[in-house]
Amino acid sequence: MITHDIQRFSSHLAAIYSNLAKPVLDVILYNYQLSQNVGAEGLLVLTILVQTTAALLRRVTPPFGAYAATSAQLAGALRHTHSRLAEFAEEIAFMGGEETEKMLVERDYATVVLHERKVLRRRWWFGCAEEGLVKWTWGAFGLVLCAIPVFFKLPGMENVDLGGRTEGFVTNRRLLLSSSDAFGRVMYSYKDLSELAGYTARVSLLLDTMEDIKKGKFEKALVSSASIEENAKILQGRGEVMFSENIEFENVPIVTPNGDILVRSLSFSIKHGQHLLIVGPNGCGKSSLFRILGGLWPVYGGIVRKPPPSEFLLIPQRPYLSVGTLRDQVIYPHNKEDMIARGITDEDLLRILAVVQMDNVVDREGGWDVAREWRDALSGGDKQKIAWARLFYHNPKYAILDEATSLVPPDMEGRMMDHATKLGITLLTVSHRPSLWKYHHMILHYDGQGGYVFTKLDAEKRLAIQQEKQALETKLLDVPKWKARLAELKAVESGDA
Ligand SMILES: Nc1ncnc2c1ncn2[C@@H]1O[C@H](COP(=O)(O)OP(=O)(O)OP(=O)(O)O)[C@@H](O)[C@H]1O
Repeated sequence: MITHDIQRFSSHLAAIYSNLAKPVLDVILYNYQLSQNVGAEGLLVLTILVQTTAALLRRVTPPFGAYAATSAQLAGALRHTHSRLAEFAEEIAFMGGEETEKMLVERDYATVVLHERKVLRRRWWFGCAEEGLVKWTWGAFGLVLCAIPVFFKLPGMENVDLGGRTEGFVTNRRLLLSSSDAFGRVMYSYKDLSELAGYTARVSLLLDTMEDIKKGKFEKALVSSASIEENAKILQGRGEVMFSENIEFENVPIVTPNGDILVRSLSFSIKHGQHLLIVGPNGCGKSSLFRILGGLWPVYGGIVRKPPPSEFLLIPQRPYLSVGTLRDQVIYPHNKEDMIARGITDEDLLRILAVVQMDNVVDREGGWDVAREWRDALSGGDKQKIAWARLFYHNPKYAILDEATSLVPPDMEGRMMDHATKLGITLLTVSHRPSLWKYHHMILHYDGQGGYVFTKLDAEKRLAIQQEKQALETKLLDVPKWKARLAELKAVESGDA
């Protein structure tokens, strides 16, 4: 929207010259010229000349239609890159992919700019030729031809007074037409001016907001819960963030950007090597905890001790796949040079892909250097496996797994979890799958009402409890049937009596 507004503002501003200044000048010049009365003899010669030169001009006209199609295609690709950036902004920010994304956007932008420059250069030369021909050459010819009877006595032109009058009539008529056309354009430009005022207001609001952000003054439209006195107090506060090997939250509120308080005060700590499982109902703030860990959301109170964001890697349910080659997907946000600098080869990458049973994808897709829209080329499960391969490539201290195995089969899930723990990656997992419990030492259980329980996770005990609970729930489903049957039996019994 912002880019669209700026584009419309710029094009309207640029059109001001042709819509306003030029017609005004034309009106003045034509009106002046009208008073001069120049001749228009040799109209036929002029027509032939106009037709011939117009045909010539058409032959040398660059293919502007094809240029426009290419422009639209390139601009569409740039918009697409922007929209995927907006869609996956959180994942990209988490993985520190800003530089890679900037490079991709700049590459698409540079392609658009180069093409537009080429078109504009050709348009400029063509415009000069066209204007020169139409306005000045044809105009000059007209004047020269009109001047002939003034200097030479042409056969059949005895009545100089009549010729002079005809000349005056034709010229006056053309000048009058041009003058009225220019005046009309001045009138139309009023509409453009008011539209420009609207776009100027939008762009100026944007500039003011950016200036406010630079100064750290940022007011956000908060939801109703933010106006409650206690919530407002939390929102005004600021917590501390300290770097540490382990992760520790001390009385930290979890607050959404809208000002909704999901958890009033969260305290827990895990050491590097202690795997944490996070569970709770939808929308209770499980992923929001990761946003605070990744530095995407501010800390409104308490103390957060955590490693720097570079030591985390996030695998969301829908992993982000960038624009680029197959290799780029595995090493994102690194590029090939970074990979070589780390001493990793394509063979190493193949071994990593073999862990997630995706090594066949290299041959299937035509090699490491094949670039595709991987979002469409890979299935949901394959995307998750690629994201896990990315985790094994980067081998960070902490992995944030947000429903990261929801689309892969259980045996693959086990393989991936085993490999991650073998590499010494500490897992922070959000998942509803009981099969993942056994990989974790601690559990953070949100109740969905702003409360939580943080405790050791005894997977076996928890599994046994869950199985007993499920068995009881199944039995309870049969209770109405048993009750109905009992009532039937009682009725039969009383009938017999
Ligand atoms: N960028 C945001 N701006 C405003 N509110 C947000 C934003 N991101 C999340 N929220 C809100 O914060 C709340 C918690 O979101 P979160 O993603 O942490 O839920 P969750 O516990 O992970 O749920 P789920 O299990 O469905 O993924 C939700 O009500 C959501 O609407």
